[in-house]
Amino acid sequence: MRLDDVWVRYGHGPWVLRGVTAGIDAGDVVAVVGRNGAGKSTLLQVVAGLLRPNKGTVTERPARIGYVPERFPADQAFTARNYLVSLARVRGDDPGRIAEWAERVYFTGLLDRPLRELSKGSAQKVGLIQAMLTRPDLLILDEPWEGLDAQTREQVPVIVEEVLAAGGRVLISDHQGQTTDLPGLRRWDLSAGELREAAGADDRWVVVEVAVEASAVDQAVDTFEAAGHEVLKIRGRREHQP
Ligand SMILES: Nc1ncnc2c1ncn2[C@@H]1O[C@H](COP(=O)(O)OP(=O)(O)OP(=O)(O)O)[C@@H](O)[C@H]1O
Repeated sequence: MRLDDVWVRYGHGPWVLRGVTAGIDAGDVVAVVGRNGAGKSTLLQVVAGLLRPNKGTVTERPARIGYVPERFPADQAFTARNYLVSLARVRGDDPGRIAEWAERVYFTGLLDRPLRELSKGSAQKVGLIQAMLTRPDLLILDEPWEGLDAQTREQVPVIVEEVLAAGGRVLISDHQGQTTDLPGLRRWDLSAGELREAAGADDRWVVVEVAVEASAVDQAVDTFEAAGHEVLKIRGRREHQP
């Protein structure tokens, strides 16, 4: 999906997003990093289709979006189970998967509690369960490292991999830069409403071809490695000629 020159502000307030242009492709995991108030949640809501930009366009939004807000709106009379069952019915999800997901995120014992009695982290789990009942094409996680307990945080990379394996994509907001080691990870830095893509792991490395006299190969390899470079391959020079 693509965002082109997206501008957002609340009422007549200052611009929160200023000309954001970016894309998320199938197989991508994008972490949006920026300080508190940088506009991360606003950007996630635009991507989710919950907030319409004042200017600019959002195109090719995937059909099925799972959105897990940082603060799940838990001030409701339902128990978690009743809420999830009702939501599943309205959306045509399989309510049978609620128990399975509750177990995966260590929520089974809290299913029959009223939503309003849940802590922030437990309420965020209700958000995660509803987002995953039918595997989303785009999973959006707002600050998952903040509210969720350590056990459930360990499930996040597993869930991300499942979404990717099914051809999906994932967008995560993360004010402390804790999102690491996820497959296909890209990072967007959001500052003063402007978005910049940080250089990814692949962009940090280049391959330099060097011809070395055969008699000096061992010495050259030692020299390169001692300088912290990685020697990828050694081959005859003729292989290189057209
Ligand atoms: N509904 C709203 N009405 C008015 N201003 C808002 C609203 N939501 C967010 N803002 C303002 O927009 C700016 C960006 O907020 P946003 O929540 O998108 O940032 P964030 O990077 O997600 O911050 P945090 O890490 O604290 O959640 C802030 O100045 C915030 O006060």
